[in-house]
Amino acid sequence: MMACATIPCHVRASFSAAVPSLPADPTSHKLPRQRHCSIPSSFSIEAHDLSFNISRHNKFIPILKNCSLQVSPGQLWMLLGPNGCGKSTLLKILAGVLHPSDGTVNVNRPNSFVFQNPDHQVVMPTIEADVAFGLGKFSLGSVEVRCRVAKVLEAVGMIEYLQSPVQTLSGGQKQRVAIAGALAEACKVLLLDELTTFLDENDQMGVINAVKKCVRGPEQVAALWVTHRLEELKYADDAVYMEDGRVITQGDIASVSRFLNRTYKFYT
Ligand SMILES: Nc1ncnc2c1ncn2[C@@H]1O[C@H](COP(=O)(O)OP(=O)(O)OP(=O)(O)O)[C@@H](O)[C@H]1O
Repeated sequence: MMACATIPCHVRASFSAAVPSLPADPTSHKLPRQRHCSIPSSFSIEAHDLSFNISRHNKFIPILKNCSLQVSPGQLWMLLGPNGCGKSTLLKILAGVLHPSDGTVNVNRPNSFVFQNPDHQVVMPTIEADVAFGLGKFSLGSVEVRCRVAKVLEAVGMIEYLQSPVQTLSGGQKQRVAIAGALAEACKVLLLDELTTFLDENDQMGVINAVKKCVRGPEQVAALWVTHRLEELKYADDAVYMEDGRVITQGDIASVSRFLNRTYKFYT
């Protein structure tokens, strides 16, 4: 693996977990123009002019400023930027966990959010039980559940661990189980927050390959992956780079890499 260049820099979900909502902007006297819209789109992930504001000590603080992006089905995008620039906030808005102050969001459902720390999302005693857990809300027979669990564990290269206790897995293996849980629910969009930060090279590649397989597969899953590891850029189709709540540049990997190398020589 290349040296880990870092930009100075987190449930499996059908995201029902308690992520604290930021307080609404008290200085705003108008309702948000639109939050999640349901207009059919050829994009799996679409955001236009998203803004997100909070108030701290009665002070208005813009966190996201007019952010736009569009990710097609079957594409993997990386989302980069320095610590605190708003990547996770953007991801949470796309997941529907936070509501934008302004702008429009259209993200195909079901979508799933996978956190940085797999211990927060892989919670059942065995791999099989964990992946089956999310299927409890559907009226599926036991054969169908077993079938789906096996299929998605195969897809993420974890089928041989079906009966393994969760505590015997590495961090990257747990991440792959979390992704399998999302896939079992037939998710169309994966929102991935710094999946590989704490992983060694082997686990990192396992997770990258699992995500690539999802987006390249017949289901045409779209993935938006927050990362600080520039060497992961090469596995993506496109990338977005943010700073201070704004999208600074976006496009194919070659052009975003050129931009980063030119503008931020210390990343290379
Ligand atoms: N619950 C919250 N309450 C108040 N401010 C918050 C909250 N969550 C995030 N922020 C602020 O919003 C800004 C963007 O945070 P965010 O976590 O989206 O950045 P990030 O780019 O994901 O950072 P990192 O790379 O460090 O994870 C930061 O200034 C942060 O302090």
